[in-house]
Amino acid sequence: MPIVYSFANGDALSSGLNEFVEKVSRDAIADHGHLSIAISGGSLPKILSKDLAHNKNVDFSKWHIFWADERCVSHTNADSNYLEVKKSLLDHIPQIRQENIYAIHEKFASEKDAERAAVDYEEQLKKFFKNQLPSFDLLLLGMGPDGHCCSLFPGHPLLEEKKRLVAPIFDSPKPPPERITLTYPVVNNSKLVVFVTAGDGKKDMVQQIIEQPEMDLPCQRVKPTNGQVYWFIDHAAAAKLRKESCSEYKL
Ligand SMILES: O=C1O[C@H](COP(=O)(O)O)[C@@H](O)[C@H](O)[C@H]1O
Repeated sequence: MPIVYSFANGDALSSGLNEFVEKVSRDAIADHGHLSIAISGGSLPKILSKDLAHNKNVDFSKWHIFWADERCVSHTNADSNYLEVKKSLLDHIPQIRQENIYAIHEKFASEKDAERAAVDYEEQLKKFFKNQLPSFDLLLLGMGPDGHCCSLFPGHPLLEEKKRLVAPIFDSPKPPPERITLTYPVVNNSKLVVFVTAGDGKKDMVQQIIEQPEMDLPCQRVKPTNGQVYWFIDHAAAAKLRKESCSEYKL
């Protein structure tokens, strides 16, 4: 069962998330010397970075940063998930090592070659995880208004992908159409998955995902084999949830 934390507003949400990420990072570094983290695009990077970008208690030099999904555009294009994370987080944290930032291959992305971009990204994952099934310490996901996460959209055949670690998508219903995405075998091998979403526009979908599990929406398929799912949301996004669906926030 996911654990849902609802915060009074966007500032409180960013602050709670910052505290949580700091703890996960400390625990992972104490356990195996680094934090492997994959981050979504969309609204998440701004919520995440508000406090985290200035957090002096995190040893960012030990972070290895991947993307949960990426759009096939150049790194300077406003649609780039890499660019969003760079602007909001990476540019403010010099301790993050350049070689620990695992972005989509820019040439394949610029050429909209989603197939080659996906193959290349899978290679990056295999290299880092030493040919084992990737197991991120922390996977931070957004939730689209249609219930998608990563670039895994409702009803899309990619929801059934079992072999590839990273898959191309050529017909994303949300532009741009060419993208790459982590697949469920990787998503569900994560140690911790945290969904982060905010705002009134998300409240109906949040209610369906948390309280109507039979809907089989992409976010509902996130069930890590050996990990926990958390939802960090604001009161606006939680407005349609029953009180019992939310837990009191504690570290
Ligand atoms: O296209 C995408 O959308 C989702 C959700 O974005 P949001 O702006 O509604 O939070 C995002 O998680 C994903 O990474 C992105 O490629």
